[in-house]
Amino acid sequence: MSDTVQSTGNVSLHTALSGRELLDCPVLNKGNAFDGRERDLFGLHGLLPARVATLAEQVDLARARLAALPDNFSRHVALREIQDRNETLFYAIVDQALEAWLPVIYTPAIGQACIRFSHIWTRPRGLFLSFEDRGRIAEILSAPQWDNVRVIVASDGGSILGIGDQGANGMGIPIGKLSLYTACGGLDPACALPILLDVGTDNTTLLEDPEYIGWRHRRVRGADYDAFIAEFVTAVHARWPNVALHWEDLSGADALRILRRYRDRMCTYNDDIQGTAAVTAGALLAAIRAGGAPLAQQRIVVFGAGGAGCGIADLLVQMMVAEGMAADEANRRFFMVDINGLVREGMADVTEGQQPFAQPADIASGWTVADPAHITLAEVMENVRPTMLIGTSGQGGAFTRDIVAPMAQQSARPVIFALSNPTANIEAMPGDLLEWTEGRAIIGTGGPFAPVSYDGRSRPVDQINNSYVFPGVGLAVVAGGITRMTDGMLLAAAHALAGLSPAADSDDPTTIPLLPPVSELRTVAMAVARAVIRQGRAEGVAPPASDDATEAALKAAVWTAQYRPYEKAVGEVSR
Ligand SMILES: O=C([O-])CC(=O)C(=O)O
Ligand SMILES: [Mg+2]
Repeated sequence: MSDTVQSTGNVSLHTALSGRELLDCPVLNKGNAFDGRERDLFGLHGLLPARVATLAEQVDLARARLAALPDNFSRHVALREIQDRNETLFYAIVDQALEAWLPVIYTPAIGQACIRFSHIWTRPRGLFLSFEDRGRIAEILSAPQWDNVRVIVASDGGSILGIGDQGANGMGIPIGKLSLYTACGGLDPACALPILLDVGTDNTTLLEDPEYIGWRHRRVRGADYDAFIAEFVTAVHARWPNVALHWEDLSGADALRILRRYRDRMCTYNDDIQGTAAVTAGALLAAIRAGGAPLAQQRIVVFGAGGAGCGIADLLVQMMVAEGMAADEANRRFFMVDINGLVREGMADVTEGQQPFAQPADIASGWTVADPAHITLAEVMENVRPTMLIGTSGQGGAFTRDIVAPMAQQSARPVIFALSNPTANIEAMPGDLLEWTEGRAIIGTGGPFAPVSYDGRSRPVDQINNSYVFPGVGLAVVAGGITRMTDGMLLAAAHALAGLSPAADSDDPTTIPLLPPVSELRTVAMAVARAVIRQGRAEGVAPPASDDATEAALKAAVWTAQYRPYEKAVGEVSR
């Protein structure tokens, strides 16, 4: 399918496939929308019913069927089946109502889809690379059908959303994230490759499930794990030197180690660490414009000091430093709370990512605490009185009234971002957070929530989700030739996002969202891509180009869900 890459716009598309093979190729299949000319050309007569349908008719029919299903999990399964059959139709459906379909193809329905993935899996999509494939990863990647890959999302299923180790069932996430690269960032689906690195699982429910699709083995760790990852990364880089390799939902320590090891060698990026950080930074900038404390006055408690929590703190520190604060002073503004309580110097088990934010050992000498060896979130909240509270813990209900209420006594507009997904894992429900802060908190969540009513007024709940960042990053890689993802580029993405905030110019920011609506994610991806490419050029990690040329490249890179006319491929083709 080397020719599908040139498929954007209305130009015809050349393919060597015909008959059943063409119908079985989801990026090319049009179902009963192949017209008479194409049915002649590709030997489709007899395989399809007589009437030629339009894409619009197919969309209407599919939407009616989806509407009749009982819940979003069933709709997720049905939509994935459509995607595996006909990608153009899948994206045409999603395009019609992005805001309505995102919670179905992605968070939160995707959480259930991962838990039940072994039971809903029907057709191959992407690659499962198991630990037992070591020694032949390069050979597997060499298949001609992967010639055009530009963006890979890879996971080892180690820490899926807030629901932990899902082993090979975690494949739902690379598939879902890549669907968003296309739905929000216009990535040609022929260039997307989801990969599940199956290194086993420690999830006993899965190990005992006779239907489990993965490698039935305890999770491989340590040097063997690192060697497997090294073989994979080396093979990816050799096969596609310009690919974007996006890591997703690895467990915290693996995530940071892998990112640090490879980020200066190729264009690789960890969405939980860097995507979450960039969207949080963008939303914080917007919250400051909406009445939150200025950056220089922020004191920030992060509950859940894994990859995402530390990534957020890292990027916010860089933002503070860029605004003139000394790095040490900026680090001290963060209070990281984890299973061992407040992270302090000298504690055992302080991770590499937490190290810069460890508070002095004697920070609590003047506080009243029950156990000086384990300072709880409640004690930190009571004594620090932060301006901002961020939840990346995966612990549903961890933010109680007692934890949150002291913030409102200190700040006019406390900022609370409860980012854990899916819904059952959120640290507090948005309505409760508003209630406990007398309606003054600026609230964000990781997944979608309907507006909540407080004091007779409807208040939007912002979704501070990575989907505001990574689709634009992918677009930047494809259109701008980015070769590395630097922190400067992530900060540029955050500023671009804040620049689109509806709260910026509002007289009453309490009822205005911080971020643009999900329905505008395509515009957001464009703005993020533009900013990332511009910053990449300034840092020498994207080739020089005029702004006009970049704009033209961005427009040309965007794939849209429409049927192109097909012609028979002549000459050398890969399939
Ligand atoms: O996928 C999402 O909605 C956000 C995310 O990366 C995670 O929770 O791991
Ligand atoms: Mg994730």
